[in-house]
Amino acid sequence: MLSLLVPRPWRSYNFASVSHVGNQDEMSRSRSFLPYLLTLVPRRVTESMPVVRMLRPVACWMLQSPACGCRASVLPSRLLGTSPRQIPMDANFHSTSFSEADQQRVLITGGLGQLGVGLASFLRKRFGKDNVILSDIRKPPEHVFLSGPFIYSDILDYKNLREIVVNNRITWLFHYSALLSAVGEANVSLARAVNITGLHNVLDVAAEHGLRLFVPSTIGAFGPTSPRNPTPDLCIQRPRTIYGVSKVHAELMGEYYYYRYGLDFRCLRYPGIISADSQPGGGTTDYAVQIFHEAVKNGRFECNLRPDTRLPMMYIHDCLRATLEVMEAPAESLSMRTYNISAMSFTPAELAQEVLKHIPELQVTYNVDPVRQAIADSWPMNFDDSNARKDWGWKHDFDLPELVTTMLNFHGSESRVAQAN
Ligand SMILES: NC(=O)C1=CN([C@@H]2O[C@H](COP(=O)(O)OP(=O)(O)OC[C@H]3O[C@@H](n4cnc5c(N)ncnc54)[C@H](O)[C@@H]3O)[C@@H](O)[C@H]2O)C=CC1
Ligand SMILES: CC(=O)[C@H](N)C(=O)O
Repeated sequence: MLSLLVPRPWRSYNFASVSHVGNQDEMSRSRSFLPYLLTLVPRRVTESMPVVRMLRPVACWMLQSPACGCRASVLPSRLLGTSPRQIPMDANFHSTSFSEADQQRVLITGGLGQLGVGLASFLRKRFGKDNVILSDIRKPPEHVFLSGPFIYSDILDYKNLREIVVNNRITWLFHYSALLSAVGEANVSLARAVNITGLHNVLDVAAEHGLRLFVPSTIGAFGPTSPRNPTPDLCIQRPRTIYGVSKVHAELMGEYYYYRYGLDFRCLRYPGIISADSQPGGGTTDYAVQIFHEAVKNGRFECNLRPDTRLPMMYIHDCLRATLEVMEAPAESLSMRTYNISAMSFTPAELAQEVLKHIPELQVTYNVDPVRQAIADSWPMNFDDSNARKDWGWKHDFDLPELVTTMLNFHGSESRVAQAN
C-alpha cells in the first residue's frame, strides 16, 4: 500500500532491507529513508489513513533526532506531535547558541546537601563566583550564604523554577535535589514527589529554555538481578528502593528528552561519595563518611553495615571533577547519555583496616541496620566505568590510601582548630 503513495523514482527501493540485520549502512539508510517518505505523503491522504497519520509525527521526530546526527532545533517542535506540559506546541527551543568558550550561567538545585556546596565552589573556580547560583529549600549556613549567590528554589514549584532560570539567564543546570536511599524508604511519598515529579519540572524547564542539564544517578539504580561484580553501563536495572526506581526513571526520561526534544541531558551514576566538610543526607553508603568523623572525635565507630559489604566509593573531589568533565565533553565524544563512574571499592572491614594504620586505638563495632543492609546487598560491588574512560577520558585520582590520608588530614586539622578555640 505504501508503495502506491510513494513518488515513482523511489518505488524500487528495497523495503525488505529494513529488517536486514548485519548491514549497518543499509539499516541506517533504510531507517532514515522510511520516515522521510512518510513526511512526503500528502496530508489529505494521511488524514484518511489512521496508520500513516499516526506515523507522520514519529517520522518527523526520527528525522531530527540527535541520533540521526541532526540538531533538534532544525524543525519546529510543533512537528514533534504531543509536547510536554510546559513546552508550547510552537516553541523552537531557545537554542541559546552558546559556544564552549561562552560564559555559562549555572543553577544548582538541592545545593545544601552533601555534594552541592562543594560543587558550587568547584564550578565558581571555573565560571566565576557570580555565575554559579546555589539553591535549596533550606536556609543556608552563614559561610555558604556569604560565599556566593544563593536563592530559594523548590523544584516542586515549576513556576518558581522557571522564573529563576529566566531571570538569571541560566544556561547549565545541575539537578542535585533528591531523597537518598535510606530516607527515601522512610518516606516513599515524599521521595516519589521530589525525585520523580521534581525531575519532570526540571526536565521541562531545561527543554523549554535550551539548558544543558546534569542529573546524577547512582549505583542504587541497579538491583539484585543486575550483575554485581562488575556492573556494566547497560544491563538489567530492577532496583528495589524508591530512590533507585526514581533514578532509573530519571536516566530514561533524560535520554527520552534527548532523542525526542534534543535536550542536552548528561548523567553520571555516582558511587557512594565521601566528603570531609559536609554530612551525608541519609543514604546507605553514609557509614564511609561517618567513620572519619567518629574516629577523630571519639576513637570509636559503630558501623550499620556488615563488615564484608562491598560497595563502590569515590572521594568527592573526583566526583565533582567527573561532573564538570562530562558537562564540558564535546557532544560527539559521548556515545551514551548516562555513564557509570568508578574509583575504588571496599568493605567496612577494609576501610577500618586502612584507618587503623593512622589511628591504631580506633574501636570499630558492628550493629547492622536491616534496611540499609538489604539495600547494600542489592547494589553493585564493583562498577565497570570503561565507557566513561574510553569516551571522555575519565580517570580517578583517589584510591583508598589517598582517600583515608586526605580525610584524616582534614578532620585532624579541624579538631586541632576546635581544640585551640
Ligand atoms: N552523596 C552520595 O553519595 C551520592 C549522591 N548522588 C546524587 O547526588 C545528588 C546530591 O546528593 P547529596 O548532596 O548527597 O544529597 P542530599 O540528600 O545531601 O541533599 C539533597 C538536597 O535536596 C534538597 N531538597 C529536598 N527537597 C527539595 C525540593 N523540593 N526542592 C529543592 N531541593 C530539595 C534537600 O534540602 C537537600 O539539601 C542527589 O541527586 C543524589 O541522588 C548519587 C550517588 C551518590
Ligand atoms: C550511593 C547513593 O546514591 C547514596 N549515597 C545512598 O547511599 O543512597
